[in-house]
Amino acid sequence: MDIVFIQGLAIETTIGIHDWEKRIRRPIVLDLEMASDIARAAASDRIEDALDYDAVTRRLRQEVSENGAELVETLAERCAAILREEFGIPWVRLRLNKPGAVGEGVNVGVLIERGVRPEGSLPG
Ligand SMILES: Nc1nc2c(c(=O)[nH]1)N=C([C@H](O)[C@@H](O)CO)CN2
Repeated sequence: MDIVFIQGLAIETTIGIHDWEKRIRRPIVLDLEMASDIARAAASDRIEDALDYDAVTRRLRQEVSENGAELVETLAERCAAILREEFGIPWVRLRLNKPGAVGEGVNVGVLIERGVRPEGSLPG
């Protein structure tokens, strides 16, 4: 299987455990690797046969901007579940970064994998 990726998807939301964090909006940044058989889309050259990264981006922007959380873990799990349940993606690696949360220029967050890597997946 192959990978469709989305890197650096910044979405404003309400994220944090402290009261002051619940009163502001700030960006989280998503990096996604999604298992997809790109051969079919390449053969047909039709978006209907592809994992449409525009559609994925629109859906995650809607979810994250409308529904915040206290923990980055909560948002990450929600996004991974949407990818698997609504887009039928068998395997996803998702990094959710909350930039600046512990200091200027420092990245913190979670990196999760969900689902089963299909046969013949890329290494790593
Ligand atoms: N594992 C986590 N640790 C922390 C989180 C989190 O979401 N997951 N959040 C915070 C605070 O909201 C911090 O980002 C701001 O002070 C601390 N630890």
